[in-house]
Amino acid sequence: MTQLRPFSDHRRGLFVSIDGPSGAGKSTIVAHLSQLLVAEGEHVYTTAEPSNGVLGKIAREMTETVTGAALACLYSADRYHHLETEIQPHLDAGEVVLCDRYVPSALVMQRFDGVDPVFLWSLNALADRPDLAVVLEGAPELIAARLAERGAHNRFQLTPRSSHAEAHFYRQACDRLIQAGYDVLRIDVGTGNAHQIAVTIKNRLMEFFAVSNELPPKAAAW
Ligand SMILES: Nc1ncnc2c1ncn2[C@@H]1O[C@H](COP(=O)(O)OP(=O)(O)O)[C@@H](O)[C@H]1O
Ligand SMILES: Cc1cn([C@H]2C[C@H](O)[C@@H](COP(=O)(O)OP(=O)(O)O)O2)c(=O)[nH]c1=O
Repeated sequence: MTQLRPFSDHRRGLFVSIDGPSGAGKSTIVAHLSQLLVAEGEHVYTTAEPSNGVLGKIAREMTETVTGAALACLYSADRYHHLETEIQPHLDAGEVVLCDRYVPSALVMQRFDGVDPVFLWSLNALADRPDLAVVLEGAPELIAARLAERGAHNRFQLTPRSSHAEAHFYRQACDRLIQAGYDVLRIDVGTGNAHQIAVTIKNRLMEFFAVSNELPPKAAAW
């Protein structure tokens, strides 16, 4: 997998983020992935951003009225607090943390308000890099149809051709994340159902567990 691994110490668990356009299937896939990992004997903690904490609630509530850089600050404030109070403690306990939306969403969604991507990156640059950042992709027409069927959750998702804009912003965000050392796994959601996509992600993660469970080389005899 990647050479850069902030949580490479096996005792610290594994941090996996899942992002992608609204309606791509993030929440559905996270639920399947969690079940698959639990069946493998892993301890899994699922969470999402905006978080359920006080700052996450404010960011969600304010999305209809606060815009631009101010809203970007609210989401990133929630992210840093979420890391400190929820994500890091679960990683320290050795669990697999699955986070539905993380930094990639910030690099995409706040661009609907025209926020400069360089500013967005600096706001989020201190957030822990996940061990694996999954980014779901797919034909915007397919994702728009799913979103329409499910229903929009906020003004971003009501923007005309929002799925097309998200696809474009995600491509740029992925380039930035890879440049910053993120291990990005891009998956086309048109290639299978939610279960099959979760299996693809699980297989990638099992490679990590296989490597990290290898015994260290024997210490040289003195
Ligand atoms: N791989 C898939 N194939 C077909 N439909 C899917 C798939 N993944 C999710 N869905 C459906 O698409 C809709 C949006 O899924 P959801 O998980 O809410 O997306 P997100 O969390 O990315 O906004 C739901 O109705 C869900 O049942
Ligand atoms: C994490 C994050 C989310 N958001 C937005 C994107 C979503 O529209 C909203 C979360 O809504 P939610 O209903 O949880 O997402 P989804 O539509 O994917 O099921 O928060 C941001 O604008 N910036 C961020 O940094």
